[in-house]
Amino acid sequence: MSLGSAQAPKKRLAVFVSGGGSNFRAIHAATQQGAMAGEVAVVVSNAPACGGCEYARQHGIPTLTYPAPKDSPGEGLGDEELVQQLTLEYGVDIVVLAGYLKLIPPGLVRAFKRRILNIHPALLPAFGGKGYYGGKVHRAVVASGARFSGPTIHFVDEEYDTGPILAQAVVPVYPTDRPEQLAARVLKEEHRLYPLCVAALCDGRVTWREDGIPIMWTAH
Ligand SMILES: Nc1nc2c(c(=O)[nH]1)N[C@@H](CN(C=O)c1ccc(C(=O)N[C@@H](CCC(=O)O)C(=O)O)cc1)CN2
Ligand SMILES: NCC(=O)N[C@@H]1O[C@H](COP(=O)([O-])[O-])[C@@H](O)[C@H]1O
Repeated sequence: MSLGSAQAPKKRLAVFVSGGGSNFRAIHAATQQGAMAGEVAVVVSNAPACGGCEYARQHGIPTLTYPAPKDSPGEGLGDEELVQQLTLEYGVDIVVLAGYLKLIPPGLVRAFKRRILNIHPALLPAFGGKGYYGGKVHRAVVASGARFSGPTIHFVDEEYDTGPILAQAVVPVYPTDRPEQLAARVLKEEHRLYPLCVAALCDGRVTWREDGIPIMWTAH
């Protein structure tokens, strides 16, 4: 291998999940296929029995619980402990929220400035914020009569869904749609777009305008 072909070390990812983890699985698959200069170092969840955590355990990926489930307060990490585990124990470079349903605490947002991504299943700023997650989002979109929807990938700040948008994709909404039909159409686009965004961040192909808008540069 010539010196010129030396590759940079892979970025270490922490993936946050709360449910089935299909976006996590799509990102993990991309790391395994060499389509992303990253590796999943740890999975974090508020629900240790969820499908995403089960997938992590089946693939030998360590899991952490944050925050602690209400019915077992001793089980989970505290805010500061979470930051220490991700930075010192697992050497995490990038945090990826993939269906995670709890608020990321300010200490973690500060520790990973411009290094936390989230995926939302609607075209932010519409249909976002507290109370807008999972099927609730698609029910609101169908009820509104909107003709387009699609995933938004954005950087995470201290509020729900208000961070700078990195990428979006558009799918049609038909007036005859049931929310489940729209959810499936959007999810398919999520699984295509999210790995491309995470790969761009791993590759250093995201730059920032002076007014704080991120730009994703495609790989040649
Ligand atoms: N600091 C941030 N944390 C999180 C963000 C973010 O943008 N900044 N995004 C969310 C993901 N998300 C939408 O993309 C989202 C998730 C959950 C909620 C919500 O209303 N949650 C409920 C609790 C739901 C539950 O426990 O079952 C609530 O807070 O009352 C809104 C948006 C992840 N974290
Ligand atoms: N507001 C956050 C939110 O609603 N996120 C959404 O939860 C689903 C998780 O599915 P997954 O666990 O199969 O990836 C995805 O559709 C994601 O966009």
